[in-house]
Amino acid sequence: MNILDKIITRKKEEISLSKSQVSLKDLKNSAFFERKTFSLKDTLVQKSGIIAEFKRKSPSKGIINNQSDVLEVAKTYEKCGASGISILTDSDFFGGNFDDILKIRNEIQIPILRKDFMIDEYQFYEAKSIGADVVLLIAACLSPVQVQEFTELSHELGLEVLLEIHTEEELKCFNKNIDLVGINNRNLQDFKVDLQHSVDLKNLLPAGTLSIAESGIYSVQDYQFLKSKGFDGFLMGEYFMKNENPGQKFEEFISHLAR
Ligand SMILES: O=P(O)(O)OC[C@@H](O)[C@@H](O)c1c[nH]c2ccccc12
Repeated sequence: MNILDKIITRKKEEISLSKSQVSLKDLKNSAFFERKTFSLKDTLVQKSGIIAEFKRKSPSKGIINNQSDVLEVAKTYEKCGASGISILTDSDFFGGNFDDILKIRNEIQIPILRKDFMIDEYQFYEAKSIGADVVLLIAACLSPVQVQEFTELSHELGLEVLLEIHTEEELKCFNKNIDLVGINNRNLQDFKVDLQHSVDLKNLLPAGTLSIAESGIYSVQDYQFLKSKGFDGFLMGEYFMKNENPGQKFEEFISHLAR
């Protein structure tokens, strides 16, 4: 079984457990459910364009950072100009949890992307209830109809949608209601990173689509290359997280761009 199938199999078990413990009604009664969300479409153009990620581990890299404090890192990301913060909420494979979002929600004023494997309507209510603003839809694990339906539900809940694609084939999941398209530079099957592949794919998107280059951006040069090719946003995790102080690494990175 490939890694994505493994993750999805586990995710299905997790979701049915969550459903048995927390009802939809409970989710709707949560403190954050009625809050007005922040728009990543707005902050992407107003700020640096970088969506900085908090990620403890991953299937491709193993442990990345086990000691940093999510609140400290999130505050520094915000202070230094991040357009948004991506928080992995998958625990088994990425070491994340809902508390990471709950802890920072009231402390920062930029959008939070709930980064997880979204395959069931329930998870969108969950995302809203913990204070997320944006959800990730991964085309590799969804049908075009699911993407359409999940996008509608997200919008009803006031969440924006980032659709992640990696192949030309997955473009069939795109629809005009999608808020942002992320092109993953990393192949989720073999973890290879190829920036040019993403540039080629970006050129197939309808003009005016907000595009985000995701993963494997490891230097100012990588960033500048992708920016010069017209990407509007940049999702970066490991480059910051593999340091003892991810916030400081982000601050340094931003200061290099300003020069
Ligand atoms: O740590 P990196 O290489 O900078 O990548 C960040 C982000 O793009 C990556 O975590 C990611 C992109 N798409 C995903 C889907 C699921 C889990 C994780 C991801």
